[in-house]
Amino acid sequence: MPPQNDYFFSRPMDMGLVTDHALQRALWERVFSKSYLNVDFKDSALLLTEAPQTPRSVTEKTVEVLFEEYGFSRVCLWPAAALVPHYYRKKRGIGGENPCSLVVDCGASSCLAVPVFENEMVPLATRRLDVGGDLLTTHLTNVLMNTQKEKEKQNWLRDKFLISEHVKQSCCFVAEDFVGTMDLAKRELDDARPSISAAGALIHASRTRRFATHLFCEYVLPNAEAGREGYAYIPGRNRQGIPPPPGGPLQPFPPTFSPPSVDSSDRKRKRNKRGPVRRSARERRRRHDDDEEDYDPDEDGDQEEGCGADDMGEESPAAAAAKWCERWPPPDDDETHVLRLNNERILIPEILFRPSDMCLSDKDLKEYKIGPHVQHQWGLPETIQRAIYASPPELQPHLPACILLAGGTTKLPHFKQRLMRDLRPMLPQEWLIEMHHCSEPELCAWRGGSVFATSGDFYPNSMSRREYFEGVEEAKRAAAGARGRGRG
Ligand SMILES: Nc1ncnc2c1ncn2[C@@H]1O[C@H](COP(=O)(O)OP(=O)(O)OP(=O)(O)O)[C@@H](O)[C@H]1O
Repeated sequence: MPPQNDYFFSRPMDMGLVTDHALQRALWERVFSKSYLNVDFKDSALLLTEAPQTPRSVTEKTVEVLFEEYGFSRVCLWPAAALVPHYYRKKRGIGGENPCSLVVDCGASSCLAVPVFENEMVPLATRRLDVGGDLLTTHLTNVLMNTQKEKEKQNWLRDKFLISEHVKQSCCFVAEDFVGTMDLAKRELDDARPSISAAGALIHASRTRRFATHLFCEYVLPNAEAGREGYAYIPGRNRQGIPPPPGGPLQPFPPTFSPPSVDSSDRKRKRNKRGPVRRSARERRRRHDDDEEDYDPDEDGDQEEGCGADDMGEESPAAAAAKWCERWPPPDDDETHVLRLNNERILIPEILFRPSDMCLSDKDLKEYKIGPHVQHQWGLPETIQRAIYASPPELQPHLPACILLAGGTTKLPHFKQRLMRDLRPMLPQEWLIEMHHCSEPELCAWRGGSVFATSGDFYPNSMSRREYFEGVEEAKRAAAGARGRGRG
């Protein structure tokens, strides 16, 4: 869905718990309806995910609605994180003989570190960081509202969560070395200073400086009249007539991205060197079938192939470049339609690693709908470390050997590398750390669920309609007996 300015959305859940029952019910009605899944409730079993340590009363209420209002024949409520190993282990053959895995699920509302032993969560060892993709997006919106001085741009961003989501997904990335990257950006700015004073004019100076850092990028806001989506744009390259990164502006791109060569002979030479079997980054993303190799979002920067003839048929690179430029033209001089980002690109994802760096006022906390504790939490690497040390000692060394990443927020480029870099010194040197990622981490739990639902484990862990109603009758009889005894 293009992030046009009139769309809005809301979620029925927060932190994995249903907060808007009416909306949740409306969603179920639609999904189960004839026009979607056309569910025959009497003959259907349902696997529904829930957050770890969901209060019992919430689970019971959900089961009641599913049996009494919809009439499913069988229902199983299972934590989403416990489904992730089913996908990685059974479909991807990851983990080998090691019965332990540590699922790191970074979604919209939070990040969870969940130790799993033989496909079951280790009780009481789950740790949660109350920072998720939604908080990053809200914070990005706020930061941009402050950095983009023009009133018109601020109006654009206000209440347009989807646009900020898109800005985050197309421009932000995790810095592998945060301090080093910030230092470099500062040095680049300092180096640009002499040319600024030479240029004289203030406006020219500020522009020159903006382009000076390798972090600088522009986001062209969507244009409903022209029917154009918003897109990220790296100036300098595009101003030389070089098109945006492969896969279009929807793909995040790291700053190491290098422009494609327009010399076709050079391109052919490079392609031959790499060999014909290597697939393009775009094609790899499209292929999310079972034998898919470990996905690394940083490969999105594989400019040479992604923008090459693989994607463009037999077109010449120059023609392909022209096509890209036509679809995602360089921003014109109309500054009101361009957001300018600099170190925000790394500052926002950095919150996952150092929530305490986010300086929020009481007003911000209210607006973000979060408590003050969020700023005083440990970062994601410490959250993982604490989950490991909260597990039984005999499992601890085996958990980091199979860390499984899930959830859309892990798609931020360089996420895996940074997590690895931070986690390594926190655990004993002799412990092996292996992290696995896939191309669509937001679908891991769903895919694991499809494996689980068709396995022999599903039936023993689910409840049938008959069992439910027998339980209800028994509870009623027990309650009536207790009342009778009370009167007697
Ligand atoms: N390419 C991307 N780069 C950065 N963030 C992304 C990307 N794609 C998706 N996200 C973020 O991932 C989040 C959604 O992930 P996911 O679908 O796993 O969450 P969820 O399961 O709905 O949430 P929760 O786990 O809190 O219930 C959103 O915040 C979204 O902005």
